[in-house]
Amino acid sequence: MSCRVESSFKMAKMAASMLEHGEDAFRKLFKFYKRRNPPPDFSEVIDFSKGSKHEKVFSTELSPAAVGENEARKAGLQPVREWKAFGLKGYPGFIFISNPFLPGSQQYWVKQCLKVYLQKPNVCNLDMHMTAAETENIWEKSTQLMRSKGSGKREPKTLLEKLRWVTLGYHYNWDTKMYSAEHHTPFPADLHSVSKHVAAACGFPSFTAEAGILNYYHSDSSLGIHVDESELDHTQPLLSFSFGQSAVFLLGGTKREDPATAMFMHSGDIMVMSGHSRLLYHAVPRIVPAPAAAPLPPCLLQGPERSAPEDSLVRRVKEEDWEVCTRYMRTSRVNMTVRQVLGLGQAFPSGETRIQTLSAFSKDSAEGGENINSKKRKSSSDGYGES
Ligand SMILES: O=C(O)CCC(=O)C(=O)O
Ligand SMILES: [Fe+2]
Repeated sequence: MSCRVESSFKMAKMAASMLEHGEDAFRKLFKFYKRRNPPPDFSEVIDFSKGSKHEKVFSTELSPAAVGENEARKAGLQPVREWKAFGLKGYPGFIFISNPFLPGSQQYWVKQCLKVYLQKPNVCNLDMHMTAAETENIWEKSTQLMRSKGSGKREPKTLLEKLRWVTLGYHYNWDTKMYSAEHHTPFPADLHSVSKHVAAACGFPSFTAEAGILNYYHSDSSLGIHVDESELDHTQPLLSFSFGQSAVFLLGGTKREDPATAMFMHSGDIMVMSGHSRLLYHAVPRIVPAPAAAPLPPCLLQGPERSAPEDSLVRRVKEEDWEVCTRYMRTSRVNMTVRQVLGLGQAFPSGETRIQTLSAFSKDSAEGGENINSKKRKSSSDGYGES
């Protein structure tokens, strides 16, 4: 029996045992990949960095003419004609772009996530139980402590290490699961620009980045099964950018219990959920840290080939800042999801409609019933369901 057949056999056995135990396919797969002891077999996880070898994966054409080469370069992206984009059979509207970043530009986005986007007026998990003065200058306070710290595990965690999420633009309310006109601050121009280019290349030229959720994962973090449906316009895609350690991402169906497909997200990868795939359940059961001997992927260590032109949005990261970023990223993954909230000319509904929308969402959360499913609620203070 070949390895491949053997693992299909294992999967079939796993599927049969799921039915026996009355647990749905997605939750079972989530637990399978989250398991620590013994660690799971990752051989069934699709790896887009290996191209379209997997039976479910096919190469897909994007629209190179939608983004000028110069515009792409300014946002730290290769020309669109160079991007390696894939689709997944059975998931129309799902597009996976395998690291389209120019050498050195991933470093810029990592630095923005760790040093810039967490600053006010943006909102982060630490704001939920700390004063405004305490959450000011998170980067400066953390780097000071990191420099004076030894390697002892007992030392207090820096604020940066306690950071779990940041919201941008229309700030997602984890309790009501809604956005509102009142809770809005300007969306970062650089992230707006890179998002606009990615969406345009994927056939969504009118996409406007209005809300962002940044998730900060450590080796034992996971993100529960959920669907992102709070945005009012679902005709626009959801974009997801990953940096640092790799993750196993599970893409399910329109119902929480539908079976899911597992795939790796590596540093620099971008995922676009549009059309039918915009409202599919998904989760991140596991971060897969690189071996200790080479903790950071080469594409993240790579500096820029030449210094950025004057008009570039993506600037070279100062050495002293990058030193802190590498320390953090050795065991972490940062993910940025970017969403359009309102359709063209659309406004937030009146109070009455809002209550109706809210009750539709509460039904969804009531079905969950387990910790890992309450991502949005748990995140209001502590982040994800970590083991
Ligand atoms: O970290 C990821 O890859 C997924 C993040 C996500 O699904 C979310 O923020 O809604
Ligand atoms: Fe999501």
